Amino acid sequence: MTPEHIALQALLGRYSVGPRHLVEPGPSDEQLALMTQAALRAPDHAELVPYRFKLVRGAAKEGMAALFADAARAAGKGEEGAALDAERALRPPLTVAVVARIDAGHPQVPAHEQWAAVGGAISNFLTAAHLLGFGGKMLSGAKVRNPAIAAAFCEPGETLLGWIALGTPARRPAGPARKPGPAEVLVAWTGGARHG
Ligand SMILES: Cc1cc2nc3c(=O)[nH]c(=O)nc-3n(C[C@H](O)[C@H](O)[C@H](O)COP(=O)(O)O)c2cc1C
Repeated sequence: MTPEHIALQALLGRYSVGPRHLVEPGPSDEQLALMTQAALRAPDHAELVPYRFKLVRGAAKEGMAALFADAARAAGKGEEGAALDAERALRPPLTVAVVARIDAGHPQVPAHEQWAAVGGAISNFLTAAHLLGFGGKMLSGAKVRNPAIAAAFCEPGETLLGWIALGTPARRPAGPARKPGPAEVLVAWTGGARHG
């Protein structure tokens, strides 16, 4: 197998690993920089880089846990729900909040193209983490719309998309249950023949 085939096989083996199955260590600063470089290689019309990744680790995890717990209480989840949501913040070795900076009035690049760039960046970031031996999962939930949480993570004009939980996978991920095969996704376009 060529190095390209090996890389592709590794990519095809990427599955999300949820926070419950992530243990120490998380990626180092150097590895996080590589993952961010990979994110920056995603297609991005006009190179707007319409996103920022905000690293949550160490003592900052406690702050995020308190915000999550308050949001759970505000959503009527009670103390048990608050503890569960706090645990979601504390458990992964490292969390990266993803915020989008969409310029809705951009003269050249409509908002949907900027969102596509954000998605590509997330995907490359997670794939790079996987290639470095880490596991991760992008998560959102109703709490991204909690005003206190949104204000804590976003500058004016930014939108909180969610969080990428990162760490070392404690077990092999189960893999996808519902993804279609490539033949369902890659289809021949016959519009020209129909209208020709
Ligand atoms: C922006 C975004 C938000 C997501 N939010 C959630 C979420 O809140 N809960 C969840 O279970 N999956 C969420 N997902 C999906 C998972 O990250 C994951 O992609 C999905 O479970 C499929 O697994 P796979 O990556 O192994 O194919 C989200 C994905 C994206 C791109």
